[in-house]
Amino acid sequence: MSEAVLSMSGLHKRFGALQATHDVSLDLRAGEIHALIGPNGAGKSTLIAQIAGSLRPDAGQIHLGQRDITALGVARRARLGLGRSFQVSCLAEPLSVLRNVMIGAQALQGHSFRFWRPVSRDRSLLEPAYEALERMHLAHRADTPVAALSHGERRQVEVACALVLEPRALLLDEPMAGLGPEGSARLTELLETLKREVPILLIEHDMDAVFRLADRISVLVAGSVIAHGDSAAIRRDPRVRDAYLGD
Ligand SMILES: Nc1ncnc2c1ncn2[C@@H]1O[C@H](COP(=O)(O)OP(=O)(O)OP(=O)(O)O)[C@@H](O)[C@H]1O
Repeated sequence: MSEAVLSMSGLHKRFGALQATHDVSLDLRAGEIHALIGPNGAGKSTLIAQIAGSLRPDAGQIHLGQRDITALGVARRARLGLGRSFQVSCLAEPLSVLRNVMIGAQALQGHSFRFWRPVSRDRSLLEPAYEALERMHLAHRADTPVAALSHGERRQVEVACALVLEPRALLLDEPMAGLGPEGSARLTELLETLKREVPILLIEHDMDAVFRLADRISVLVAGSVIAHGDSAAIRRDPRVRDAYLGD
C-alpha cells in the first residue's frame, strides 16, 4: 500500500451544541481518488474547510506528507502543495481562460490584492498556467473569454487553477455539480487521468461519478465516518444504504 500524501487523525469540530466533525481520521494515498460522500449536512464541507485551512479543528492533526500543517493558514498550505477547487465558481467572466487560471493561482498563493502584480506581467505564472490548461485539455481555449465556455469547460478551468501550483494533493468540492451527462463524463475521464499524477480527495453527490472514479470511499453521517471501503463494499454496506444510498 502506498504512503499517505495527506492524512488527518482524530479531527473534531463543534459549532455550539452541534458536533459537525466527530473523530474523523482518513488519508489520501498516491495515485488514488478517495471520495467523501454523505447526506446534506453530514459535515463534508466542514471537514474540507479544516483540511484546506479555512477552519481550525478543535482537536486532531492534519499532515501533508510528513509535515504537520494543522496550525497553518490556507495560503501556506497551498504553497506547500495542497490544491483545492471551490464549490462556488469564482471565475471572472470577461477575462480569458488563461488569465483566470493565472489569477486563480495568484489568489491561492495568498497574494493580497493591495500588492497584486498585474497578472499579465507575472511571467512566472504564464507557463505553469498554460501547462495546467493542457492537463485539463483546455489549452485550445486559452484566449477565449470564460463567458463563452460551457458549464463543463468552466469546471475544467477551476481544476486547472488548482493545478498551477503543482499540488501534491487535490481537494475537489463537488466538481460535477450542475453538469449534464456529457460534461460529467468528460470531467470523469480527465480526473481518471489526473489522479495518476495528483491524488484527489473528492466530495461529490453524483453517485455514478463517485462509483466510477473512487478507489476508496468514506461515508460521513452526522460528522462521523460510518463506513469506509471500495465501491463494491460501500454499495452493499447496510449502514450506508440505510443512512444515504437507499435501495
Ligand atoms: N459556521 C457554522 N456555524 C454553525 N453551524 C455550521 C457552520 N458550518 C456548518 N454548520 C453546520 O454543520 C453541519 C455540517 O454542515 P456542512 O456544510 O459541513 O455539511 P455538508 O455535508 O457539506 O452538507 P452539503 O452536502 O449540504 O453541502 C450542518 O448542520 C451545518 O448547519
